[in-house]
Amino acid sequence: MAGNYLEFQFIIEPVQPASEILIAELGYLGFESFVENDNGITAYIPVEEYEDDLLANVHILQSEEFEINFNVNEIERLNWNEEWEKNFTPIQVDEHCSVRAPFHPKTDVEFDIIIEPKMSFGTGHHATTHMMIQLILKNDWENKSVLDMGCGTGVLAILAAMKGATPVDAIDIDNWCYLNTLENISRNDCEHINVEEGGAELLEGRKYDMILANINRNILLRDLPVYEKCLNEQGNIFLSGFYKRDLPVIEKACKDLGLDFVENIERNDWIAAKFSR
Ligand SMILES: C[S@@+](CC[C@H](N)C(=O)[O-])C[C@H]1O[C@@H](n2cnc3c(N)ncnc32)[C@H](O)[C@@H]1O
Repeated sequence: MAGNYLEFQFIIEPVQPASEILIAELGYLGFESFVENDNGITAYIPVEEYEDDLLANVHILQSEEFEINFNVNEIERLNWNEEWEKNFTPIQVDEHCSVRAPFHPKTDVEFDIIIEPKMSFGTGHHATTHMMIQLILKNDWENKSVLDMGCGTGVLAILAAMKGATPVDAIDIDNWCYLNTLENISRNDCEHINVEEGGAELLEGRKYDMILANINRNILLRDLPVYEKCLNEQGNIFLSGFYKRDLPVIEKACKDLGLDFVENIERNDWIAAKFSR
């Protein structure tokens, strides 16, 4: 059943702050999506990424301060889409950009992005996507070459392209995201974005003015040296997918590679940060 997800329903007592800690720990271990509810959280991980003793590394499950129980089901990706269609509301980021589904009415903003995420990450609902959109809105992309690494739905690449970036490469390691980005670039008339499936191994010899990477702490720390090699002089790199407490380690990794911290945004304890050469 490759391609399916495991859906973990965690019942947590008391719900906060344990939910937040649990989401952070599961995020490090490769869980991809989280839905918070009154009783706890539901968390999703691809079946192929789950190993039997994975939850043994989740410290909060061993904590005596909280009572946490869970049950797990295997689900098909398509069920997620139905859930998403039921629950998805358009997102407005600042006054210039909205992210909506094809079935929502057109919005009257400068950048009206249409996304059908299915199982891919990147609707603008998550703090990290929201902040990356804010950083893109604040910067000049006209005629800049751009890499969107870990493109998910392609939302960041699409916005950069709408703001004049060219050429734009959007890369994701996940086949579903690759296919979903192809669909979304077509929906937004951004077919000139080049979409590829893979990871840092694809980047050998490439050069970009701007790099966007909203992935997670560990992958960023591992792949930053590869991204840095791809950055043109005076280029900028925008990173997210990590918590506020990890900003110092990300900042140090960038500094060691000759990248200076420019600014960061914070939302719900997550960070999006800009670095430049
Ligand atoms: C947090 S999502 C971000 C999606 C989108 N860019 C956004 O901002 O909403 C991270 C994405 O990175 C992809 N990913 C994970 N590891 C990766 C890697 N080593 N190289 C490229 N993409 C990766 C995942 O499949 C996922 O789509």
